[in-house]
Amino acid sequence: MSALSSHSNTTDSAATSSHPSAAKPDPTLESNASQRRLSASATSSSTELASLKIRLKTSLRQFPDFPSPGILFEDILPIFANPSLHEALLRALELHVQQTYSAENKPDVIVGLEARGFLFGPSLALRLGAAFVPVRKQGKLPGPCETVGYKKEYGEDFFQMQSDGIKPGQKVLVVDDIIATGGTAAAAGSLIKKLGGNLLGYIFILELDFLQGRAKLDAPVYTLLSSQEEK
Ligand SMILES: O=P(O)(O)OC[C@H]1O[C@H](OP(=O)(O)OP(=O)(O)O)[C@H](O)[C@@H]1O
Ligand SMILES: Nc1ncnc2[nH]cnc12
Repeated sequence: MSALSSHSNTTDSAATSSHPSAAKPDPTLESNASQRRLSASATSSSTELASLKIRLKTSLRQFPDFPSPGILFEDILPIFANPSLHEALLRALELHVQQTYSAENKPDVIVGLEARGFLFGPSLALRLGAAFVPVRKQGKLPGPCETVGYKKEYGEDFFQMQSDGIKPGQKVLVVDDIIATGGTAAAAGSLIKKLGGNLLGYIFILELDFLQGRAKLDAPVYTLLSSQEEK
C-alpha cells in the first residue's frame, strides 16, 4: 500500500483512497504531496548546483609566481568572459542563499570586497532583492568612514566602509572571489560589526584550503569551489 492510499479520507463516503472529495481535500494527503514537491525541488536544486560547480571549476586558470614569487595566482576572470559561466555563477550563489536562509532570515545587504567582489556582488544583490554596499581600499570613499588594516596572502592594506553604509541590525552577507589567508574577509567582518550589522556569513567562489583562512572568520563560511593543486 502506498503512503498516499494509507491516508484515505474516512469521513466522506464519496471519496475513495485514490479520488478524495474535491470539496473536502484530505489535509494529510495535501501535506504529503507538498512535502514530496519540496523534497523533489531540493533534490533538483542540489543536482543543478553540483553541475554548475563542475562547469565553473574547469574554467579557472592558475598563474605561478604572480604577483610575487611563490604565489600560485587563481584567475577567476574566465567566468566573467563567458556569459553562460557568468550566469552559472550567479545562479549557483542564488541557489545557495535560497537553500540556506529562510524568508525571515534572508540578507538585507550584500557587502562586496574591492575589487573582485564587485564583479558579482551587485548582480547577486539584485537577484536576492538586497542592497549592495562596497568595502573599498582606503581613500576611495567620500564622507565619514570606518577603517581597518589587514594582511592578505601577498601584502597588506587598509579597508574602509562609509559609516552609514549599514543600518544597525541589518542582516549582512559578505561576498568575495577568493579566501586565501582570510585576512581580507576578517577585516570586512570587523567593519560590518563596527557599523552594527548582523553578519550572517561569508560567500566565496574559491577557497585555498591549505591556508585555513576560514579559521579567522567568526561567521559561517560557504565556498563554491576549492583548490589548490597546480593543473
Ligand atoms: O584571504 P586573503 O589572503 O586576505 O586574500 C584574499 C583577497 O586577495 C585578493 O584581493 P586583492 O587584495 O589582491 O585585490 P583585488 O581584488 O583588488 O585584486 C582577493 O580578491 C581577496 O580579496
Ligand atoms: N593565490 C591567490 N590567487 C588569487 N587571488 C588571491 N588572493 C589571495 N591569494 C590569492
